[in-house]
Amino acid sequence: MARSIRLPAVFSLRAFAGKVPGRTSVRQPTKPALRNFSASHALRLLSSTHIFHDVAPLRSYRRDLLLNKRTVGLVPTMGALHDGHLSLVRQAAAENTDVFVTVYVNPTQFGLNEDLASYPKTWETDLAMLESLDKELAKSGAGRVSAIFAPNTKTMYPTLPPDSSIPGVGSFVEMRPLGQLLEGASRPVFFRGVATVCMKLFNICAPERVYFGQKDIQQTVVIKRLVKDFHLDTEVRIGPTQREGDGLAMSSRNVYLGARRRAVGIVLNQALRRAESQYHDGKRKRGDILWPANAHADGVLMEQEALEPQERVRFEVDYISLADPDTMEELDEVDESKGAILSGAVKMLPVESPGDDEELGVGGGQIPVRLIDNIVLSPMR
Ligand SMILES: Nc1ncnc2c1ncn2[C@@H]1O[C@H](COP(=O)(O)OP(=O)(O)OP(=O)(O)O)[C@@H](O)[C@H]1O
Ligand SMILES: CC(C)(CO)[C@@H](O)C(=O)[O-]
Ligand code: BAL
Repeated sequence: MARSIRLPAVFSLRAFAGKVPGRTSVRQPTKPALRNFSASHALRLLSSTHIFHDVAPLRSYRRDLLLNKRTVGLVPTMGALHDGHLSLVRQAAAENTDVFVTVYVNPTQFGLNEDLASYPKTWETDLAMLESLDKELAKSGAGRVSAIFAPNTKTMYPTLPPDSSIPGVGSFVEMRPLGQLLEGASRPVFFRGVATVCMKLFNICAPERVYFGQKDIQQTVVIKRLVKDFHLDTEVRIGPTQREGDGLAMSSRNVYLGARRRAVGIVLNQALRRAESQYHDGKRKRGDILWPANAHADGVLMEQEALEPQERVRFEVDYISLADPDTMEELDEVDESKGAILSGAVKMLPVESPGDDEELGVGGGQIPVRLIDNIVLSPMR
């Protein structure tokens, strides 16, 4: 769609800071702001947010930001936004003049038997959430949600169609063995897909900083490795995991859980917290740290198995891990000067014998849900 775009009022009115942290050098942009900007393919949604579907207009827009000494913080997402995503946007807005949010469900990170087809898509709600957050940011004087990039798959994979098979025909970025451990052991193409799509997004958006959530901790390690090993000129920033009141990590996939599985899904966080307590109590050996976590998960599993099918929740523990923070390799003992990462994954199996009035979530309780969580054991000295 070709549209002519007025320069957003924000560029002539809003003060901006070129540096973080502290936003000490706040000044008004010189005029004419963004004089080279000719984003004929950008749809301007809000007072200051542009939606892009194509690479060239986004690049042109980004180049003008650079010429005007503005900074870009990139928040890659797969949409179905929740407060976890919004917290990353807020962090990016506190540290940059312009936040780019990408919304793209990347097919190459889903294995052939995974939930690509049913992955939640809530585009209209996502836009409304970003618009509302942008209004809040406007009042606070922070950076703004400047661009939303929502490409299609032909744009992201211009030569060959995306291939999720393990041999994988196409152009990929991979980290071995890092991408094959833990999440990568259960989802063999996952980190290849993530690293590849992030390389593309970083090249397109050329952000000063990129923002990822601690919830997907192995993904943050993969992204840091990507930036280091390919000499990408961007800084990786990690935002804390946002949680529901009972501690369940927010996740786009939680909408599938329904009430019964939601109540039991907290088992993983409870297990990890038991292991964390052991570390804080001075335990350093793998067995001493992990046994209460495994015992808790086993206990909940037995309790559930003892219930009737119309009440019980079936789940499988994929792993509970104590790993090195840089490599994600399993540790026999924690080096206090480095700390460690406690992480885990459970698969919530489809609900059995659903009741007529039961709240089953999206998909009627029949979609298996993979829940992940982690706790960083910080260095002690
Ligand atoms: N609870 C959370 N707290 C902080 N960041 C989060 C949280 N959930 C997701 N993120 C981050 O948001 C970014 C986009 O994630 P994504 O769109 O896959 O959402 P998600 O909730 O992780 O979805 P999924 O259910 O697929 O795991 C990632 O950097 C991810 O780590
Ligand atoms: C980083 C990401 C957007 C890549 O598709 C995805 O893995 C996610 O949302 O965490
Ligand atoms: N948040 C990670 C994206 C995925 O699970 O595919």
